[in-house]
Amino acid sequence: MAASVSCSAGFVLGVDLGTTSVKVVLLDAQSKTVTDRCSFPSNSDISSTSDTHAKEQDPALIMAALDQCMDALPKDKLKKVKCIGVCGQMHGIVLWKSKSGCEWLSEDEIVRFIPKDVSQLVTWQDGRCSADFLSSLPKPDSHLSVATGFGCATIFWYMKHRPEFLSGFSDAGTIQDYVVSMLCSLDKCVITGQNAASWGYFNTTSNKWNTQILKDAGFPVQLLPVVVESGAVAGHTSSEWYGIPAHTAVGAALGDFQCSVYSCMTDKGDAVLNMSTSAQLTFGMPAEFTPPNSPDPLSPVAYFPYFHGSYLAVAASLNGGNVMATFVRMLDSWMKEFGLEVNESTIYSQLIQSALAQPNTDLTVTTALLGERHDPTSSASVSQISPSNLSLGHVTRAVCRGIIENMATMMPPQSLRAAGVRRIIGSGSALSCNTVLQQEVERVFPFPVVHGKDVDSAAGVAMVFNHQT
Ligand SMILES: Nc1ncnc2c1ncn2[C@@H]1O[C@H](COP(=O)(O)OP(=O)(O)O)[C@@H](O)[C@H]1O
Ligand SMILES: O=C(CO)[C@@H](O)[C@H](O)[C@H](O)[C@H](O)COP(=O)(O)O
Repeated sequence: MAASVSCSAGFVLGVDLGTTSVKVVLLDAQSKTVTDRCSFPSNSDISSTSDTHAKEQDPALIMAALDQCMDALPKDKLKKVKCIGVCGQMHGIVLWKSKSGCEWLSEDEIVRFIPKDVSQLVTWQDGRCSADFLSSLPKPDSHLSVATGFGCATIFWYMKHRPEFLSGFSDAGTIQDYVVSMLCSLDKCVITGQNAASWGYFNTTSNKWNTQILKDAGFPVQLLPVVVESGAVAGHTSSEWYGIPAHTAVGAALGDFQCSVYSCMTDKGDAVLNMSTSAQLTFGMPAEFTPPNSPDPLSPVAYFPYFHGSYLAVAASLNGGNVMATFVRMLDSWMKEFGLEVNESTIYSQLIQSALAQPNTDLTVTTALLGERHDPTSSASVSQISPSNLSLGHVTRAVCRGIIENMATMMPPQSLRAAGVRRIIGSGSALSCNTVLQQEVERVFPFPVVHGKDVDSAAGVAMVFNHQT
């Protein structure tokens, strides 16, 4: 893969703006190894009192987590950063005023920015667009269907329910596009096909928005970002930032899912299972593959653009690490009702320890807590309950098993084998921090499973922009 930038010496900064946490890495450009990494939870979820289906995050808190990460990286290495790559949660949308989307601050020798005239981020987990609403929208000219939480669907929702909201903004993008725009002080947001495809109403073959279809529906097309190639440079930093010199190249933002794959897929026979808040099981399509003309909304597998016109077949589940996180939060709130305070990481480690001591269970948990895009009405359930399978170990084992079995239902082992897959590579912190999930992957999928070091989206986006031209 040849990116349009060359970093011959120094470091590449990789940034991943995830749903749960922000992660940064420094990649030594010559040795191609990650020398430093840091992660902070963003704790940015906003609880809406008016709409329980809404899922929004506060960009100011996401930027605060990015600030914490940047502050923790070694200052001497930041001065030697030659390129910045940014990726993050796809599908979501944030809107801003192009000339005043942030304010630059300089304090204690640190130069950074904070969001100013910016909306909340409506995330990929947002459920405000009902099936009825989605079916009232124009038919896209794309092989990808439009689901709730997709940027264009969210704009359509605002057009119908709060049109005045949209008129307050001149630019829109994913949260990672916003960060690139601010770093480079872009007059107009740019977006790669990876993120544009995740908004809907985007044709990946022509690499163009469905502008006419959208215009005919009264959609404010002036909000759509300008499309650039995945791997292209978006611009250069307009100011020093945490010691990184002004005029440093910044890559146009990429999808976190594609970057997680880039961090570890080395062979045609590799499939990648990435697990963070959500989960994706994916393999590369042959170079000559072209997607179908129209979407199949009932298929659990979609074809997402990767690099240079190639595609990844992906089972993108809405239910990954967030299922474990919900289980942990449920236990936490129960314990609080008993007057007990236990911190979250202690709960995680106890759950994992208990489930490791319980290698099997007949308890069955299906884990589609948020439904799935191909089956939005699905939900979670517990069955085969007996008096002997209610220990913490049994329940945790069954939850982890349920998460992995859901992935196997969406992309069964036989379809992986038919596609030439010979091994599975695990990526993402929800998997790397949880040995029980790792065991379940090995049990459910009859392939060798490799859990690599430094394989995640932040490392992947740094690697993309470290390629020599
Ligand atoms: N202490 C922990 N031990 C094991 N797993 C954890 C722990 N803390 C969080 N997780 C898992 O990691 C997931 C979040 O992973 P993360 O990589 O931060 O997501 P994202 O990239 O979406 O921001 C959570 O949903 C949870 O399943
Ligand atoms: O839904 C898809 C692709 O369709 C996901 O793969 C995509 O990665 C989204 O970015 C995630 O849903 C959010 O990423 P994460 O925060 O869970 O890592």
